[in-house]
Amino acid sequence: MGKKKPPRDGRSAKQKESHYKKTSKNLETFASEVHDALEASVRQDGAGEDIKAAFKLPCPLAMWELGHCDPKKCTGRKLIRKGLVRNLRINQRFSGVILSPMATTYVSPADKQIVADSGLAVIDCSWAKLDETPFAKMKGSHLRLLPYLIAANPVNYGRPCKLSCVEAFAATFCIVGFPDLATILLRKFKWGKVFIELNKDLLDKYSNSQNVEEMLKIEREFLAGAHDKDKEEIDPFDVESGREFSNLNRDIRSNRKVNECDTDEDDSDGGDEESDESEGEETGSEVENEQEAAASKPVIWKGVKKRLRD
Ligand SMILES: C[S@@+](CC[C@H](N)C(=O)[O-])C[C@H]1O[C@@H](n2cnc3c(N)ncnc32)[C@H](O)[C@@H]1O
Repeated sequence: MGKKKPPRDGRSAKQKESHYKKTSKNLETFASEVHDALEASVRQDGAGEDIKAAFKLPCPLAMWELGHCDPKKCTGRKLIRKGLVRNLRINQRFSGVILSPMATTYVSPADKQIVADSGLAVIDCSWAKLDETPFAKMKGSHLRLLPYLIAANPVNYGRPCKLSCVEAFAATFCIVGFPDLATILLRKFKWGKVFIELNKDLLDKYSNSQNVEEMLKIEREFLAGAHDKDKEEIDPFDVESGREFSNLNRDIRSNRKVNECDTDEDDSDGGDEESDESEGEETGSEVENEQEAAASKPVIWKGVKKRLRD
């Protein structure tokens, strides 16, 4: 056996590896970048079309787009149009957290540093076409599943686990402790705040959990509680029951007709009922029916402006 040759550049494999390892971001600095991004996003929405300044999110958001869905209804495509998410090629690797229905590990607060350093990606496919989706070609080392949460998007409203791309991004940001990034994304959708309202308790508990085992416990307890509630007899005519038999996703002040895609069972998965042309409603451009606009204005976001001022 001959003598082991010294490495040509004098550095061992380990040294080379550590050289290529990205240094971790400081989470405090990252948190202040998140805050700045939220401020910039609110400013951007308030600005006129002509002076819309682009702003950068502090970590990359990406998406593999399979072309299964109607681009006008798809939430992921809308985020791409808004410049918040970039497209990945099939076979392209992503080094951050990848949200995948095929993953077996839950996303948890322990993923915070990976998200801050390398970002977050989703796979924009149809829930009806998971069998045709080449998951193996969407490569990365941090594949994650989301714990039990309820969808608020118009098509899958009320269904557990089948979240849209924007809901999946937002849920992850809440769980790892960057809720302002969730706000930046959800503000782009009229129903965005309903996702947080529906899942507030669970998101709070998941984000405070110490590990995946604790998350599973939270999930089990929640489901057991929901099961017990189901067993209670419900009398919809009992006006004193304190229950509200209304869909949270419908604004009770608005008597506008339910948009087709709200009830559609096609694959659109509820991007949003607006098209690009009507996206101005959230950005302050003219709307035909002021009453309708007032009724559908997201209220939570006013709170965001106040919080930023304070
Ligand atoms: C199946 S696509 C449907 C997208 C839809 N067309 C839309 O408008 O956003 C949603 C993607 O979000 C992520 N996602 C949603 N729910 C998830 C969950 N429970 N666990 C992991 N990832 C999830 C995955 O990347 C999934 O492929």
